[in-house]
Amino acid sequence: MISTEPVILKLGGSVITDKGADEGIVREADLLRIAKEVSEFRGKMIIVHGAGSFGHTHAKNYGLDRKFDPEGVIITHESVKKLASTVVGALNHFGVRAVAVHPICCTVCRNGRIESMYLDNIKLMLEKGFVPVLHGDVVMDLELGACVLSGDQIVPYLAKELGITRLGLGSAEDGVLDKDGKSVPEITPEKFENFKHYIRGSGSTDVTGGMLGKVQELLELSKTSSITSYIFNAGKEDNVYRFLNGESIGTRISPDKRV
Ligand SMILES: Nc1ncnc2c1ncn2[C@@H]1O[C@H](COP(=O)(O)OP(=O)(O)OP(=O)(O)O)[C@@H](O)[C@H]1O
Ligand SMILES: C=C(C)CCOP(=O)(O)O
Repeated sequence: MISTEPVILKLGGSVITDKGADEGIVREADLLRIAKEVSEFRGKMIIVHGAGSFGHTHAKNYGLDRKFDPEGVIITHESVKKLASTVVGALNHFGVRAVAVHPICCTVCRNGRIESMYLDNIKLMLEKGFVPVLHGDVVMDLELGACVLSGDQIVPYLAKELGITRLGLGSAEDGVLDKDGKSVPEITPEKFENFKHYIRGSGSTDVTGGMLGKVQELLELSKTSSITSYIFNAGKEDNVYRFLNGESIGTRISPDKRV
C-alpha cells in the first residue's frame, strides 16, 4: 500500500558533490543513481539537498558563518542555486516532477534559526503531485542580516510544520559512527551523552556542523515531538530507495523511552 503521508529526504552534499573540492563539483554518477532510485518511489516526498562544495567553500571564504557580507551572500546563493538546478534536472530526467524551492525566497531566520517559512506553495505542490526540492542556502536574518541555513535545519522544521513523521538525512557514512567506526543503531537524548565525544564536524570544508549538527537538529526534534528520524548512507546503492520505502537503515534518532 502506498502511504499518503509524504516522506522528507535530505541528500547530503558529501554524496552528490565532491565536498573535498575547492569549487563546485557534482558527483554525477551518484546523483543519477539516486535520482533513479527516487523515481522508483511511488509516494509523495520533499527532497532537501545539501550544499557540498557548491556552498560551504564560498560561505567559509566570505566568513558568512560569522559576519554579513552581501557579495558573499550572492555568490554563495548563486552557487547553491546552480547545484539545485542540476539536482532538479537529474530528478526530472527520470520523470520525478521536481520543482526547486529556494529557501532564500521563502524563509526568514533570527540568529540562524528559522523564524518563518512560506509553506502554502509546498503544500499545493505535494497535493498536485510535484516534488518540492529545497536546499541548504543563505537566507535573510532579522538579527544578522543574512545567515547560512543548513538543509539539516530545514528537514525537521518542515516535518514539524507539515506534520510529517518520516524523515531522513542521507550522508556519506553508514549513519552515526562510534569510536570503532561502527554504525550506532539508535541515539536518544539520554543516550547522546555516551556518544557525543565521537560525533564531530565534517571532514571537509563545512560551516554547518557536520555530523554533530545533524544529530543535534534531529535530537531537538525528538525532544519536542514523538518523531523518530534517520541518518543513513545515501552513497550506497539502493539505500535511498529502501529508506523511501520505509526500511529502518543507519542510525535512528528517537525520543527517550517513557517508563
Ligand atoms: N561520529 C561520526 N559518524 C559519522 N560521521 C562523522 C562523525 N563525526 C564526524 N563525522 C563527519 O561528518 C560528515 C557528515 O557531515 P557533512 O555535513 O559533511 O555531510 P553532508 O550532510 O553529506 O554534507 P552537506 O552539509 O554538504 O549536505 C561525515 O562525512 C564525517 O566526515
Ligand atoms: C553552505 C550553505 C550555503 C548551506 C549549507 O547547507 P547544508 O549543506 O545542508 O548544511
